[in-house]
Amino acid sequence: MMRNEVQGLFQKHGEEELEERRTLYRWATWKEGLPLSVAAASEKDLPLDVRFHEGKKIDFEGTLAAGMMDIALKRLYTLLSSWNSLEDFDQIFWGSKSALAKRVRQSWKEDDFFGYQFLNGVNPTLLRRSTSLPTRLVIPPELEGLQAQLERKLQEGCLFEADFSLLDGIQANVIQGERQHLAAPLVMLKMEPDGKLLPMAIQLQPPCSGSPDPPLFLPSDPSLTWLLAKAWVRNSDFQLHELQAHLLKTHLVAEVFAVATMRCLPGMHPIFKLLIPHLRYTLEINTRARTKLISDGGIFDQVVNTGGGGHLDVLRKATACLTYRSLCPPDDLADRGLLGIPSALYAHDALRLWDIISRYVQGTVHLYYSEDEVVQSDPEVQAWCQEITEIGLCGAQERGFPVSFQSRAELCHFVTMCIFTCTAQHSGINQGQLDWYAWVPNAPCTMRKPPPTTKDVTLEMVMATLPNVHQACLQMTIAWHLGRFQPDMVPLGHHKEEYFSGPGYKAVLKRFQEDLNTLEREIVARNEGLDLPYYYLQPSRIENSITI
Ligand SMILES: CC/C=C\C/C=C\C/C=C\C/C=C\C/C=C\CCCC(=O)O
Ligand SMILES: [Fe+2]
Repeated sequence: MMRNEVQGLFQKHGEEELEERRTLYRWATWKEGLPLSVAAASEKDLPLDVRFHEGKKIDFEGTLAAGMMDIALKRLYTLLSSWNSLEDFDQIFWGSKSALAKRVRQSWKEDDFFGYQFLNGVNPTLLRRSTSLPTRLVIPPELEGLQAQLERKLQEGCLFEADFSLLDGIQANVIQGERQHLAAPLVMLKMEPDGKLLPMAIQLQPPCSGSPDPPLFLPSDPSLTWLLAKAWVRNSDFQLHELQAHLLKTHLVAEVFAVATMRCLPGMHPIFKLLIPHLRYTLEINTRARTKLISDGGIFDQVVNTGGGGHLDVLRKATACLTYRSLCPPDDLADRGLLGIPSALYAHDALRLWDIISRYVQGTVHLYYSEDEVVQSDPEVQAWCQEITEIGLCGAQERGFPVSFQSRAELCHFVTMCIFTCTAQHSGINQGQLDWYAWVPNAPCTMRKPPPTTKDVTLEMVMATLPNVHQACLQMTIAWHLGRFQPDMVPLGHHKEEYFSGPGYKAVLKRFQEDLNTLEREIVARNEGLDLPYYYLQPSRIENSITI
């Protein structure tokens, strides 16, 4: 056959393949205002190609069943004893847990430990360096000293903030007839010369016209008052971590990449071959999340204070402000003022991984696209881009996502973002659940009393606010289920399937694996010298796709 006859055959094959895939992988609106998802009422509706393999399914369902047994035992055990001091959480703090989780139990009350979590904990995505004093921060006249201190830190460039305003106005859950409560805190922090981040003040609610100004809680307050204020912040962080940073910004956007890839790119397309290993199991885990976790009567409704519909409103608000820049660490960290901070370990490792992935993507893309013009005239990759931004992400071009690629560089940047999100970012956000969520007072899944409005706080109030035994047990079980090491995990860049032929790609992949090994050694060596190791972005621990 002549060369263009062969090409014609390939093209026809590709078109038929896509026609079939478009019937197998259809878009659905699960809830208005969220990114679109794959059409499937349960995992059983998914094409076999993307289902969990038997081993993964047995492990997933088996550990959940084992977790439920633990909960039953813990509840039985605590029936016989009291539940009125913080140490009583020890009664359920048994079973599988990590060394760092034990350290959290020891150190959770310390201010530097509280501050550390904004840089290198389970949710390193919220902290920003302040560029002015936040407008919502109302400082009462008697705290002039604090005002001056904040202004001095601001001038020195070492004032930081964590603002949970997204939670303002969200309806709290009602669990078994009992109303739960939510706050929308603002935390102001300062960075010490040794890199420690210390809280200076906490405002639990934004000011509201017609009401007295909300109090500012301070490290100098009575210790239980300050502890309760910090617990409220940790509860708010739990919400934004799980809903915005975890579900939306990794799981749900990865699903959009997966569905668009199946619908727009034929199997012989180089971008299909490059991405497909990073999309394994994502459709099934997300379908399970929609039927068991954020569903009517799911885990959020059962034990989380945003459950009962508020969690969907948080997801909606977060979707409405999701930007392309926020998914790309070089931009995101620059926007948040977090570049060049030696104690910002997530930031450091995320940038290294971005570079490594970016080099791998560029190496591969340049094998198939000899110049920008080839990208511009590839209708499949252009349709893929448009499908992600306009359809899957529901018109995200307003928030900086591209609707077409004009150059190889634009294509590489976007594909790097896809792979980074499905691998490094998810690992950074997911694994910490095991360490930081097992000691429940460090990150309470719900709050059963309203936030304090005065500084009179008793131990009874603290215990009546924190999760009850059942809620705490379920949090521990789910955190372990989702955060533990996955037995069938494939590390980043180590999939066995070979999609590409030819020596060009082999060399690029080898270089990728070498770069990852180098980073692995750097992180291991760094961690040896640290009081608290940061290992969520250690390449050997990063999964090749979102599978949990
Ligand atoms: C302590 C953790 C509590 C809630 C976790 C919150 C958000 C996790 C976000 C994404 C996890 C994605 C998928 C998990 C899917 C199913 C888990 C539900 C377990 C079950 O089948 O009963
Ligand atoms: Fe996850």
